[in-house]
Amino acid sequence: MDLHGDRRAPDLCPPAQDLHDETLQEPLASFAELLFEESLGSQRLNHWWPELALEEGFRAKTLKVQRNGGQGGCFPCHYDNSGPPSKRSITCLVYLNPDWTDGDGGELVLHPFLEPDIIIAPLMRRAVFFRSDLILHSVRPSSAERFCFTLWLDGPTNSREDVNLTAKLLRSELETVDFLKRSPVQRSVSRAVNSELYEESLLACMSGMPGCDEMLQGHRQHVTQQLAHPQLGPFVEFLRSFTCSETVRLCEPLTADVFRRKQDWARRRVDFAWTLGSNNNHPVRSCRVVWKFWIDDD
Ligand SMILES: O=C(O)CCC(=O)C(=O)O
Ligand SMILES: [Fe+2]
Repeated sequence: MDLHGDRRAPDLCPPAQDLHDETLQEPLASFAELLFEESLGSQRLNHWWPELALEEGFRAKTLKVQRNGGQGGCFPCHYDNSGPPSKRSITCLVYLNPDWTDGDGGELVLHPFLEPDIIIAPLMRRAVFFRSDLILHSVRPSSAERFCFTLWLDGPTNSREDVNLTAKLLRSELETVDFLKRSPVQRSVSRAVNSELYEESLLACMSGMPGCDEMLQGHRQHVTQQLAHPQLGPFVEFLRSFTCSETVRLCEPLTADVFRRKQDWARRRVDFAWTLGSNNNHPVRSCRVVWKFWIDDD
């Protein structure tokens, strides 16, 4: 519940409650309802994108409500699914900040592998979906109180190919770059490829906090080791030549380039709004694609 670097949050936070524990479902009924609610759940996503093969039912779901007290709380770069034993497949974030304005910080930044960053303001009713094992992301320090609701859906992630960077992949070719953009195996080189990004976000979130120096040291050691490896080192350098400094900024709700998919969403008062990237037929499979929607006012 508390965010890294938020100095005031820990003593204000109630202890985490695990609603998979059935004895808690009655006293926390309204929250538990969300765990069983299927409108944003696996069934719906499986219906649209059967290739996701998400597990269904409340045991395959995790919910988190997060409060950031506004004293600089943030998240350094991470994948929500960084490898086994995690089963997280889809992350859904819903923001609950009616008064957020430019300058408050707390933006979510998506860092799709070797693609431009996407900066997303945590606007009220905005929701963001992405593949938990494909999208590196971070949250900028927030100087205003910030609420975020997270839903994680489990799926069949972390097969051997998702985890092991085999020697035959270490080819400095465009085809491999394209493959890594779409494969969770990118996680094994992400830290070295995005070394500065990790370091900057760690410093922004943790500077002066206990453990920061150790984390920084651990990060640098890992990167140095990979770069020194006779096959991996040159491969990482090759990938680094594709990193880009462009960003896409999403601070206002989109209107003009909205892609509406009314039939189903209208009934639920949810507007499917936008896709980014080239592979719109299979949005969830591609790390280039992020999609989001926000919910109508009443
Ligand atoms: O607060 C956010 O916007 C995202 C939080 C996050 O990345 C996480 O909980 O893993
Ligand atoms: Fe996350």
